[in-house]
Amino acid sequence: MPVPSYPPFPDNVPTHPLFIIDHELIKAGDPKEIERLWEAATSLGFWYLKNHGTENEVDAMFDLGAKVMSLPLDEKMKFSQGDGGKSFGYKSLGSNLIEASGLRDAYEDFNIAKDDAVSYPSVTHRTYPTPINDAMQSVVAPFVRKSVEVTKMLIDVFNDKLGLPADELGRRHSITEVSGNQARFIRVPSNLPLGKTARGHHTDFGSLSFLHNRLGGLQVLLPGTETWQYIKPIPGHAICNIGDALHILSGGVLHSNIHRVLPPPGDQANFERHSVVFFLRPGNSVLLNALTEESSLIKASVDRAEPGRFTTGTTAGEWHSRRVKYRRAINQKDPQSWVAGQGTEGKIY
Ligand SMILES: O=C(O)CCC(=O)C(=O)O
Ligand SMILES: [Fe+2]
Repeated sequence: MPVPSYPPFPDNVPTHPLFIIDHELIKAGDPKEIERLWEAATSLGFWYLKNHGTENEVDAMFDLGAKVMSLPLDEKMKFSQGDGGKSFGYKSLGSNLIEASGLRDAYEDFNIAKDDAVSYPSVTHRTYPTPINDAMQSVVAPFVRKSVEVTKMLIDVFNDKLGLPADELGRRHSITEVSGNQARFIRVPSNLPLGKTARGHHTDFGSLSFLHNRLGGLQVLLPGTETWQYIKPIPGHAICNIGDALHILSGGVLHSNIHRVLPPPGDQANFERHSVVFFLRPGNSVLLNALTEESSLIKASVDRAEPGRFTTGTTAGEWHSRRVKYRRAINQKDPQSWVAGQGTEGKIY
């Protein structure tokens, strides 16, 4: 399907500029480009990635996402994540909180485990609706495989820059270990009431997010301020960001930034907002503690931070499940339930 033609992102709305990193140059080991990537990852932790070679797979995923989201609600609910902290499957509109006060979100998403895409037709975690099954080998698995390749290459660059022994990060993201790696389709309804937040502020749970946007709405909180700014989508450019796992493993050297999703600005608000993401996460058994023994740079950063800040003592699997479970509105028993869903943005773990 051709990319729908949307109204342009309005030019009277402030946006936050990001580094544009050329994946081809990174692959070729270009020292200047590696320096720019490092600067992006250690400052805001967000950057555009161009020439990532996944453009066709991403377009096919947008088409599949539209098909999956247009299934009847009762069909999607047959594949629900449930409320126990599982992140593969369907999350319905309004089932999460966007803030402690009890306000609900305005987005739905459908998540496909990397492990299920790769093992199909064998089931590793769970089953999926027919349109996903039909496209698992032709659309989902190629997108997942390329996304893993792209994100793992960036992780190898961070491994070197952090002064870690070879493959310390890579082996914690082994493709063969069961993990929370997943592809996600997101839909935000059109014409939401003015001032409504679609997806509440959060940091991402995993290591690296590889996000594809066609409409505006994504905003970042500028560190140390109360200012939110839009990230303007650029055709063919992915948006990458560091998540909590890499933030913790690197002792805070890599930055996991708070972001949220608002309805698209200007005339774009008249359209449903679809996005596609791949989340690279550590293997479920990986301990989320800073790698201080393995890198003096990481140790120095941890030594400057408050004690315990980068020692969670929990595994990536536990971390992920806790955060998913306690964002669910139904699991809010007391004020502590909201706090239990927080990641590095909450500093409480
Ligand atoms: O849809 C977007 O632009 C961002 C989604 C997001 O932040 C997430 O799924 O973690
Ligand atoms: Fe996110």
